[in-house]
Amino acid sequence: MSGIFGENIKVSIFGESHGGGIGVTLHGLPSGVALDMEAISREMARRAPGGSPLSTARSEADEPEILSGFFNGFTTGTPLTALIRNRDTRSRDYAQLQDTVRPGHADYTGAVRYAGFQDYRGGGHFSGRITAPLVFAGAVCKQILKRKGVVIGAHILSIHAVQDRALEIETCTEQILAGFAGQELPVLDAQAGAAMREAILEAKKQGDSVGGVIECAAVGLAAGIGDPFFDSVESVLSHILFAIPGVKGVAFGGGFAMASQRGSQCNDPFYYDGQGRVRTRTNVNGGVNGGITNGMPLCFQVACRPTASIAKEQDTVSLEKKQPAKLIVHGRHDPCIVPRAVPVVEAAAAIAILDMMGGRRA
Ligand SMILES: Cc1cc2nc3c(=O)[nH]c(=O)nc-3n(C[C@H](O)[C@H](O)[C@H](O)COP(=O)(O)O)c2cc1C
Ligand SMILES: C=C(O[C@@H]1CC(C(=O)O)=C[C@@H](OP(=O)(O)O)[C@H]1O)C(=O)O
Repeated sequence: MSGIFGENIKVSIFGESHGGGIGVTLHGLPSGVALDMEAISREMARRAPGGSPLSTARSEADEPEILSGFFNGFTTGTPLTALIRNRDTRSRDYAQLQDTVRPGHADYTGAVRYAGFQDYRGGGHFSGRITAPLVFAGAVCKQILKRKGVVIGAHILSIHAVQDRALEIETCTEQILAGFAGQELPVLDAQAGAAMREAILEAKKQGDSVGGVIECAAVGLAAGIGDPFFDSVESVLSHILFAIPGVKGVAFGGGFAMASQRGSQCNDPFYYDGQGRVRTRTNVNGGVNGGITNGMPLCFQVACRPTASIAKEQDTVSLEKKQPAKLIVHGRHDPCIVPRAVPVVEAAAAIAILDMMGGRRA
């Protein structure tokens, strides 16, 4: 399998949820970048499991141990590797799942693909836990991007039937985007946040789960990043966003709604802003035309499925007996992956954007 993403900044991920640890190596970073380790820890804490009724009860500190590429407070320019130890594993929860595979999870497909040799404990390499190293890599990339004037932030656009306000040009400010990091359920409308919390807790009470949509924006991007066709901004971002376990949809700007609109509603009119910069009055195209940034906020949405591991009885099969079977998943699971996936989406965006900025046109 390939655990590597990127052209200029290559990110390679390793580890299993119940193995010794998980980690990441970043190749192609510049030397001499001062890394703010506290800022990295804050990013890790946003995603870390445990400590909230909205999260899985598995509790991990997720403190990255830097093994290489960092010396006297600066990147050296050689591969930067971070290791995160797994501490709170409870592998007995998974004993039955190798045979009676979970509907919606990767137990069956992983067993087929790796002929039964995969580490099935805790979902192994398919686990959402593998997004912890991605957040580390993203936190490093975010710091480099910030020095180039690029800020990324994401909020929860919806959970189940509860909707937050969508980001507009006016709300795509550095301050608002950076402020999302301080909220457990990052939203523009606090009432929507409270209703989302209720929706998650209600599903959990019923042994069920809910999904939702994350909306992410990047501001401060120059016009002219990206290439047409295979390396379009949408293609590169989608590649890494769909790698996040549980992500089932990615859309840019007005997304699928644009399909039922008219051209006059979807063409963002151009104007000069008085400082010689070309801007658009609206941003239905999410800051991308022809796969290339146009200098407006880059805006996209990511749909997450409801968590597969639910406490309700489900139909499955026994792979060993080749017979139908019933399954109740025991163990510690997120009733909704969306809140913890928010920093993961930001991290994935930071990695992809820095990678694209490292190209010929940077
Ligand atoms: C941060 C995060 C936490 C997750 N937590 C769980 C969980 O507790 N239980 C679960 O069944 N799936 C969880 N998932 C999703 C599964 O890992 C994912 O559904 C599974 O690997 C199958 O992949 P797919 O949904 O992309 O097909 C989580 C995903 C992320 C990103
Ligand atoms: C450990 C994390 O989340 C895990 C993601 C996950 C899954 O199937 O994706 C299943 C659960 O694993 P376990 O049964 O080992 O507790 C979650 O707790 C994490 O995100 O760090």
